[in-house]
Amino acid sequence: METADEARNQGSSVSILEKNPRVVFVLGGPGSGKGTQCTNIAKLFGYTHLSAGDLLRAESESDSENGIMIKNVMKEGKIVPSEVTVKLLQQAMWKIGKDKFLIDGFPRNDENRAAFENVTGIEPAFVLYFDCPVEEMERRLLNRNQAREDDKIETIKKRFKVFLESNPPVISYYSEKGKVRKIDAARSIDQVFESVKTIFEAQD
Ligand SMILES: Nc1ncnc2c1ncn2[C@@H]1O[C@H](COP(=O)(O)OP(=O)(O)OP(=O)(O)O)[C@@H](O)[C@H]1O
Ligand SMILES: Nc1ccn([C@H]2C[C@H](O)[C@@H](COP(=O)(O)O)O2)c(=O)n1
Ligand SMILES: [Mg+2]
Repeated sequence: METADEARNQGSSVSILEKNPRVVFVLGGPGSGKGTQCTNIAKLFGYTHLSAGDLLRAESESDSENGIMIKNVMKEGKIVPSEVTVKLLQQAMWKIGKDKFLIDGFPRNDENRAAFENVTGIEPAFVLYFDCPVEEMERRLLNRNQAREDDKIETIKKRFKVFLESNPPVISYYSEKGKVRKIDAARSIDQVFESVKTIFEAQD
């Protein structure tokens, strides 16, 4: 995986990152409402919404050499190696060429976080963290009806376990930097969005 400096020297496709885009990481457990809220934030505040999970799903359906690996990792509720995910995010940011991104479902663990920083040199402006009890997230996922392979109860349980193990180090890291904006996500979609708006109005 090339670093930002190596990429610059090779005139590589990451040149958009030299513009130092504003990045907000959007975290929270499976079903906490990240995607739902990102759609609203993108509309109201002019951000481009990039979901790491959606990029990985699209890649797994393509002819990519990583397709089968990604499908297997997702089925097991595990986390795809960072180099794959960071490359997809980097490519998407370059192709879209905008300067304000919501990155949904990333970084999932400390390895994701370090790889993104190392490769892009980008620090998030802040981290939005949707805090929601597991029981509520499970109810939402079981009712989601988007035919997602990983919304089966066996995989949901595995995703919760991975989330509970991998998310705390990421939140601790950004908390120490004063960058975490934690939101009670167990409320209605509209109530959660009211809190989200307050945060973006104060930050933008
Ligand atoms: N505050 C809420 N109250 C009730 N239902 C919600 C709320 N937010 C989202 N939902 C519903 O819960 C389901 C999961 O929401 P969403 O897809 O936004 O979660 P997510 O955090 O992106 O999950 P994943 O990590 O699995 O992608 C959807 O069906 C959505 O309509
Ligand atoms: N940084 C990421 C984000 C997602 N994945 C994989 C594993 C997840 O269970 C799946 C779905 O993501 P979601 O749509 O729920 O955000 O995608 C990953 O490996 N690394
Ligand atoms: Mg989502």
